Amino acid sequence: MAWEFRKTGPGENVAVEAQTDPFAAPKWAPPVWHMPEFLVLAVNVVRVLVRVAVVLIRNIVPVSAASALAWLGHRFGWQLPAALVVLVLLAVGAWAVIDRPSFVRCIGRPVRARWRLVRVYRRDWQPVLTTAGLSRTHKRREYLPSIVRVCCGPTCDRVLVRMLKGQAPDAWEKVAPNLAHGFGAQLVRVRQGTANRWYWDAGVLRVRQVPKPGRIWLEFVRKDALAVPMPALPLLEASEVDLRGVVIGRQEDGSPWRLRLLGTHVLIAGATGAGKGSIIWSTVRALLPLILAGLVEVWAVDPKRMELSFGRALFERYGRYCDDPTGGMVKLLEDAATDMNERAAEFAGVVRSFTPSHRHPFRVVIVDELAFLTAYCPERDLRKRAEAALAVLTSQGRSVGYCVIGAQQDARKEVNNLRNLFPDRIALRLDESEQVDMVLGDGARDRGALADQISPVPAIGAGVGFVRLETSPDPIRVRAAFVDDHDIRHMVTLAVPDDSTPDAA
Ligand SMILES: Nc1ncnc2c1ncn2[C@@H]1O[C@H](COP(=O)(O)OP(=O)(O)OP(=O)(O)O)[C@@H](O)[C@H]1O
Repeated sequence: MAWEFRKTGPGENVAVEAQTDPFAAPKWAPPVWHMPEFLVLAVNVVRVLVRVAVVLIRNIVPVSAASALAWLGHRFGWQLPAALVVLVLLAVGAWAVIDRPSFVRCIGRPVRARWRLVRVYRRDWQPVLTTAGLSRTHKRREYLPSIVRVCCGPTCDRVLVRMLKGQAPDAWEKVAPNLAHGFGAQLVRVRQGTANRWYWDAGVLRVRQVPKPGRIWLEFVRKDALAVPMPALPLLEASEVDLRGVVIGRQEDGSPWRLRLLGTHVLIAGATGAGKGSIIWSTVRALLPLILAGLVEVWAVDPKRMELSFGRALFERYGRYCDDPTGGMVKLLEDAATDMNERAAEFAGVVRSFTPSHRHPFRVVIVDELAFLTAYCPERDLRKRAEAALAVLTSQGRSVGYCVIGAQQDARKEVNNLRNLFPDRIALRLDESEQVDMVLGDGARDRGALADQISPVPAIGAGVGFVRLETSPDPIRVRAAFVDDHDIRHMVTLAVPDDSTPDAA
């Protein structure tokens, strides 16, 4: 066997002397050093030993268990380790039956993560990344980003990746579809990478995730966690409702979707049939206990006379309702703005953070179709007045207990130039991809907010959308609970038992 060591860099070649033809052009080839065989052998032995040690350390638990069983079998015969294995399996089975959530958390998910690391991600890593253009070759050597960790959730895998030096997350965002196809996922989202930071808190060792440059999380969505509609959420006690986050649906990871109302305004954008109504009604439902307690009022502006008219009796009893296109709706907004100014004058220098009370209830102004008031209304004067009132409410109302929830079908600027006055925005199904960034802010679509790809089939996609939370630039996929006509009637009957309108029957 010939052992040789070649230098292969450009400029390191040498002329090959052995030429039979004296007139032939000189031939160039890499210089070759012949190495002693024992040295090559020693290097390879050390390499193998290091690899074996790494594998043993990485799999320390199964390796230790297998070694202990082997030693017991050798010392006392095979019956003892066999009995131990059966006992452990029985104990694990009992754990799985008795406390499934903790079993899934401690055993199921880590085992599944390990399995998917080996069978899916490590196996296909090199070919998929090379095809997607995420590896680099330098001096004939291929450099690949490496997998740090894999975590499995119920519907998606998260893979923590150490990028190549000089790579940035947007290089991965651009090839997200390639990665999804390559690893058999429905879609891939790229998130800021994190690292664990351990710290002492009152004598307890805690861990928190801190952003880590050079790393990214790849979220491989295996199946749509929000594909099944969610029924209306149960009504809570008034003391359980938190205006800093009322629960109106669920997030993709299965946790509750909390919509902040206190100290903000919310814009809901979605094409027709996208499910704006379910967000509005889930919010009203979540607020109902506080509405009945007199601590929250809903003022409803209903240009379409469809969605909110179901709850007319409720709004009229505990707040206000208007669907008058000839000026009534604008008057309602102006009244809200006037009251808000009076509150601001009363609170000035006295109240710093708003707490709802019977005298000053938290007021939620819901406008079902903003564009009707700001763009489509035929009377210019009314449009201007509506815009002015909305601008006052959204720019100054947050700190004095006002929250405007506006819904609109069209996200374009010409239709609603007050968009930026709504700090919290929800993008439901949108007709065009450009509208996603208009609603959620620049780069939201690249970061995975594919609102234009939400299914138009109501059972699958209605009420599904993307939100951006204050704490992170990454959009979160959510679905609102579906409050159907029956639920609305039930809410109205609860709130207005003596109501005799046909809807309340
Ligand atoms: N969260 C949801 N889960 C399941 N289905 C829903 C949900 N929200 C709405 N739907 C279904 O989608 C249909 C359309 O919803 P909705 O009327 O709320 O849409 P919209 O965005 O308000 O439309 P438009 O702008 O035309 O009024 C509803 O009739 C209902 O069947």
